[in-house]
Amino acid sequence: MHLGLIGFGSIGSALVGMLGQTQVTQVTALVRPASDAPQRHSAGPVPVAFVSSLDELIAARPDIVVECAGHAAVAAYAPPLLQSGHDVIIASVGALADAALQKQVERAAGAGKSRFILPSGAIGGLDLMRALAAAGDVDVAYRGIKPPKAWQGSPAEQVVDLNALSRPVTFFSGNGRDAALAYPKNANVVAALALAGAGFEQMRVELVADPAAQGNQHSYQVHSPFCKYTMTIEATGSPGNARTSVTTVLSILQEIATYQPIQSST
Ligand SMILES: NC(=O)C1=CN([C@@H]2O[C@H](COP(=O)(O)OP(=O)(O)OC[C@H]3O[C@@H](n4cnc5c(N)ncnc54)[C@H](OP(=O)(O)O)[C@@H]3O)[C@@H](O)[C@H]2O)C=CC1
Ligand SMILES: O=C([O-])CC(=O)C(=O)O
Repeated sequence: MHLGLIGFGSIGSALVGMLGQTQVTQVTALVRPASDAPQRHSAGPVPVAFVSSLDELIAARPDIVVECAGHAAVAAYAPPLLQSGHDVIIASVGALADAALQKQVERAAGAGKSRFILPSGAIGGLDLMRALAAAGDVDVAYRGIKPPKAWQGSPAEQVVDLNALSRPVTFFSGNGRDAALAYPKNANVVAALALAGAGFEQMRVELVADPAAQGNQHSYQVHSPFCKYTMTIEATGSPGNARTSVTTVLSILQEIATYQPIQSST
């Protein structure tokens, strides 16, 4: 299998290092023209070719493409890839909190007879969430706790002094859509929950910076007429990027390992 990759940061580079466990034999990675990714990359289980434009990525004829480059990359690349018939695994699920982009992605997949696949990423329990939401009336409250450095460069900096925290501080309380859009590098899990049935507007979200946090904690409570459950995930941050849990890479790896192309009906 030939894997296309968009982005070669903490997720992309870690993923490539683990592809020996999958059927992938070749990778073409789309990086920005000035990226140092080709220099950073050292030979791993599968060969990686670096390209710097979408046309080059498409010309390489990947069997499936994984986006792991951020919300802007989803907007730029997912619609044309889907429209031209490529299945795309979208790591930056929170990009779909932009309702117009969500529609555009859905339409492109329809027109291209392709699929966009949303990995569970750093969260879990989405199967039960989906089942309960389909039955109606779910209420979901999510809380994300990360160390201060994971929130650097985010709007949290306008609310708290991340370098001077001596106790946990909840710097955001709001709905899922606002969280996913304002914290594009931290709240993709919120979007995954919302799209699994919690609902962007309906779900309640709290984001916390905790100086004692060793890794990233995602916890949520679900109330439905049929079931109540609480899930707490305590994950290790990525070596090069504290805000991204290693579980995200493992989740995308599973999507790749179990990927089946759609069989043509002709
Ligand atoms: N679903 C989930 O649970 C999770 C989802 N994510 C999503 O995955 C994304 C990537 O995470 P992570 O790897 O940790 O982030 P990093 O910042 O480590 O890496 C992102 C990489 O993408 C590259 N990039 C950005 N824009 C483009 C573009 N237009 N074309 C090509 N490359 C581009 C960056 O390149 P450069 O160095 O040139 O800027 C960078 O190397 C996050 O932004 C987030 O949206 C992350 C964690 C969990
Ligand atoms: O990796 C994580 O812990 C979650 C994350 O950053 C996100 O949802 O964007």
